[in-house]
Amino acid sequence: MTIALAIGNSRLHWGLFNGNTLQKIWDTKHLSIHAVHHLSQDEKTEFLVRTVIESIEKQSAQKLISTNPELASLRKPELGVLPLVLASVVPDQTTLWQSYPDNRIITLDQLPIEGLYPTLGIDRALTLLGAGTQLGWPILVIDTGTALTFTGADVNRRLVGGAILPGLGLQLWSLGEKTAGLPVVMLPDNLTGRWAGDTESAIVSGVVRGVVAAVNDFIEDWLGLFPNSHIALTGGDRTLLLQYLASTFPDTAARVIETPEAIFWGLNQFLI
Ligand SMILES: Nc1ncnc2c1ncn2[C@@H]1O[C@H](COP(=O)(O)OP(=O)(O)O)[C@@H](O)[C@H]1O
Ligand SMILES: CC(C)(COP(=O)(O)O)[C@@H](O)C(=O)NCCC(=O)O
Ligand SMILES: [K+]
Repeated sequence: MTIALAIGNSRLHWGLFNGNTLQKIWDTKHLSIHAVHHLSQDEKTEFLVRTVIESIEKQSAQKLISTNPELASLRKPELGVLPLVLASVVPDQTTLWQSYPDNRIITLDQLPIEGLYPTLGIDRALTLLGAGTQLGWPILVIDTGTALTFTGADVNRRLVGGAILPGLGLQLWSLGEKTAGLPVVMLPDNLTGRWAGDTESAIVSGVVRGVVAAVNDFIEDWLGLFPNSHIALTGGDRTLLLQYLASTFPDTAARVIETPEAIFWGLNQFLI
């Protein structure tokens, strides 16, 4: 078995593989760099190994462990640790995980995609590879994480390009944080009216309709270039975004496939 860890700017994304079969995915909070910086190398290693085991055990532990005897024996140190495949866009978290004993860190140069530029996020490249491998090429990936990204590749697995804007959560948070008069509002399940009559609804209308219009515009343009392309949607806000898109641009939404596992489909090619 192998544990895969994708570190985004908001959260840790975990995937547990048995052979090449992805058994489960889940998310947890970042580890506090502050809480571990005083630890010795050995203590750090032990802390990370324990973090992995506890993270797995919290995920419907009984079922996972009873169907995977290998996991039940993980706590016995002589049996070694679960190999970890890591992809991170957060350098201090990457540094911390280097203390994990059996780790493999995935970098852009290892990916079989043409035309990658050196500062491209490894998460964007891996979701592109994963979605393209699973759904077919050409492919457009939309990732609704901390940032909202568009990343597209053609039938030759060559990066065409993409775009980056603040994600829904970040837009709402920054409005609340950087103004005196605006609260931080939560995303509603359903999109409210465009011409809002109160502050909270006005923020939701502006942010959500702005993002939805941008997403629709990028998809329309992409389909003009690659009419038969698949369109994959991933990231923490994917389900809400797809609901909003469906209520405003139903034809566009019908083209979109929710792929929460996309980054792990990409990491599947790098298991230890
Ligand atoms: N339990 C949760 N904790 C934090 N964010 C969440 C949670 N559930 C959904 N989200 C949404 O996920 C978004 C972050 O997406 P995510 O894919 O986790 O980001 P990243 O890959 O950048 O770490 C936030 O904007 C937030 O709205
Ligand atoms: C764009 C990102 C911040 C997205 O990160 P995320 O929202 O998934 O945490 C990350 O992919 C990144 O740091 N990219 C480097 C710049 C680029 O991709 O061009
Ligand atoms: K992400």
